[in-house]
Amino acid sequence: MKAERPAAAVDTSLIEVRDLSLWYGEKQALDRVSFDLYRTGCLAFIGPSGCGKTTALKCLNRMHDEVRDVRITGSIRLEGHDIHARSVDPPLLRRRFGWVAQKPNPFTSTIYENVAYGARLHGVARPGAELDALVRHCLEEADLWDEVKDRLHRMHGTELSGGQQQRLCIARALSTQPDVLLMDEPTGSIDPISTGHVEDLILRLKARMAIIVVTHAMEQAKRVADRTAFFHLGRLRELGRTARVFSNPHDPACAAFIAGKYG
Ligand SMILES: Nc1ncnc2c1ncn2[C@@H]1O[C@H](COP(=O)(O)OP(=O)(O)OP(=O)(O)O)[C@@H](O)[C@H]1O
Repeated sequence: MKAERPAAAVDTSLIEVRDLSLWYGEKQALDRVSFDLYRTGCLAFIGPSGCGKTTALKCLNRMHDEVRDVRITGSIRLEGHDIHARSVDPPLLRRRFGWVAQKPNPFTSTIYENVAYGARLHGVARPGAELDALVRHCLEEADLWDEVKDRLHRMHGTELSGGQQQRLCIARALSTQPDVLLMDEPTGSIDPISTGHVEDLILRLKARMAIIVVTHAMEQAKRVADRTAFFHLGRLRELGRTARVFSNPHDPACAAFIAGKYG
């Protein structure tokens, strides 16, 4: 795979993934994957079902730690430090990542508590005015504040509409003030209007943080991602600026996938 530099010279790497391989028992799911994640901007992971996109995403915040029979080789460096080093505290590492799943999964607690919980747990804000301000800020960033500000303490997150729930989950993901937002098909189970809302959020947030979005929607990758990575059978076969990957893919499997020849 040919490396390709980003357009903006100011981009610097926050994370460097090198020769990352992963096995679930006997089954190899990632095969020598390498890529850089810059401090800002959006990187899309595309590729056919089962090619390793979610697995690669989960490696970054060590979500496989608790999964039995998982073996990982290669390296992942965050600001130059090996995330698997003994000195790394996994909960502290995970705080630097926000996770947004395909299906909105708010806690069965109030809207306020959904956002406040992680911030309180990690000591990001002191209970009281500081926490209130953080909750408001996160809900504003997720473009949900105006819709919920009058019922923060009396409505459960699970009572919101699907699209609102997903924005609540984004607010929750932002509450620990992460450097990276990991989004695993974040619009895969919400309606088109809510999808537009979430895409607008990605466009806004990526100006100040790194975002990886796993998506099956090619048009979505084109709309939100600065760079796109194509996975196939556990290998990262192509990575480059989104416009170039879609207009002039170098890898034959990537070209066939984008042309809709398989999926
Ligand atoms: N916990 C697990 N145990 C065993 N095999 C797994 C596990 N999770 C994923 N796999 C397998 O690893 C491979 C990669 O899966 P992964 O979910 O990363 O792919 P994906 O590209 O995200 O797929 P999709 O687009 O369908 O979500 C698949 O063959 C999958 O069946």
